[in-house]
Amino acid sequence: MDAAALWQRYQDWLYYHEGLGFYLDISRMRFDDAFVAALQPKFERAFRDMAELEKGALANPDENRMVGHYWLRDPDLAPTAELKQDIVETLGQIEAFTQKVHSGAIRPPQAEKFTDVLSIGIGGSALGPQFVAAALAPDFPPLNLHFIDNTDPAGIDRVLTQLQDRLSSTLVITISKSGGTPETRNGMLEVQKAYNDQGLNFPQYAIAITGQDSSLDKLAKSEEWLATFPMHDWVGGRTSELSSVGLLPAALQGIDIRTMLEGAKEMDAATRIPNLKSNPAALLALAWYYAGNGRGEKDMVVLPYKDSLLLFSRYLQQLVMESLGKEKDLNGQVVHQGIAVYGNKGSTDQHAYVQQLREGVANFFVTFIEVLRDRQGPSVEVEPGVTSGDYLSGLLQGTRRALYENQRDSITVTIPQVDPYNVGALIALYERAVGFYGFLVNVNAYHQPGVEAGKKAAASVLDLQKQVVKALQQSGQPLSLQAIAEKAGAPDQIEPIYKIVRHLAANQRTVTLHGNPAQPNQLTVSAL
Ligand SMILES: O=P(O)(O)OC[C@H]1O[C@H](O)[C@H](O)[C@@H](O)[C@@H]1O
Repeated sequence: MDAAALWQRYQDWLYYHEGLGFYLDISRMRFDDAFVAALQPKFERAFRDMAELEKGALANPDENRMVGHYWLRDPDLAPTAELKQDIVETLGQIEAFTQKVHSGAIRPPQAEKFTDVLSIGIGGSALGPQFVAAALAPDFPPLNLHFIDNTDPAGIDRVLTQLQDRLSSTLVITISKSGGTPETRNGMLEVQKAYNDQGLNFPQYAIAITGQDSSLDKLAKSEEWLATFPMHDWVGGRTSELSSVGLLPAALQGIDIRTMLEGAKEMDAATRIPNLKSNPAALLALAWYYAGNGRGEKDMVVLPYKDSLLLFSRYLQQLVMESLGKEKDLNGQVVHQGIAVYGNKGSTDQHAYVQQLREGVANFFVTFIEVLRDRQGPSVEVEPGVTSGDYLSGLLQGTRRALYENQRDSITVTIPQVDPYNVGALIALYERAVGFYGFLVNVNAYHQPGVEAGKKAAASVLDLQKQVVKALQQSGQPLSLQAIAEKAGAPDQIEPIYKIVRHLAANQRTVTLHGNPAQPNQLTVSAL
């Protein structure tokens, strides 16, 4: 295609939303009209399915749940008056609580005000708050936000060491929809111990965001924690950023959450329009479908050209991959669906992996996220007539063009600036695009059965560890791995047992290993 034809294609496919100042350009995806026409019936169905979902259909059939994250930003759409009231009241509670924390009306026993917030959660209970904090927190927020999002002891130590002098003014938010995620529980128990070690009464610093009657909810209530906020059954973890999960941490950092919700509401309205060319989420889903042949054959590389959007790709990784990465479709057929997502930020990536994108294996499509406003205030000139922002903009254009010239497709999402309104809109855009794509490829985008298998396997390793330690203690003498396996009643589990004892030995716990590590089968193990 020559420059004039490309320019025409750009104009033909450009989507612009006036209220949001938002542009979507899918002109550099090489689909043709026949492809669009062939997908039209699937889109008609997807528009209908999406409308049903918003009305409260059980869109998550195997978990028997409604999917209602859209109602959070437009409570009038909630299917019952009760749900609407619940949404409105929760938002009011978040704002009232935040205001009291900021004013010092709610304060720690030994300080005038809370200075820091420590958020403990994982997956959907961490990624949204992390993304939004990086994107929107003011330079000097009223409370500084920290995260524990893993069961890595060294990671936990790092956060607690950094906070040790301010623990007495740190508010701890434990976030878990299920209230039973082990990593989150571990983080909470470790933090609780740190408070106890400093003679601080943990419940006076602790908040829970969790599902009603979950074990976390019960714990928080029985120990009389400072507050609990609900996480509704009809909000999935990966679509929970605009529920209390994301709104409370954001509000505490001084981020304007009402405006975030407004931006999402505006994008929801735009993505509700049952017409492909007038609907940016449908256009995104079309582009994804084209790129990967409706089978995720190409990876989605997300490149925001703005430092504050660095964590967007990590946030999208869960939203897209956990929603779409499914073994079976809704008819029970094995389909192994999904789209892999990765990314970092431009132009930084240009000095890292863009070499491969331009010349190497062509197994991806790029999504450029462009932000029109460079910065607040004027820019210096780094060359006559040229600013740093001009460079950033030029590098984006140049990379887009260079990729296209090498038959690498790209989408460009353009927002006017990074602010609560536009971040809310971006979140809503991708939530809806994932929903559409899920309907197009006929998968349940709202469950995650595959995650459970890994959790069960981890639990069985911990059970085995208990048996191993018991066998060693009872024996009183060094044992071979095989002997341990037999005594532990797990003769076919020698490799997992080897890994368990090696880990215990490395941490000077319970066991010592004797022999040559290069020949694991010859090792003997004794109880310490
Ligand atoms: O919020 P929680 O119940 O603790 O869940 C945290 C995460 O756990 C699992 O891994 C799920 O697959 C995720 O979707 C979820 O976001």
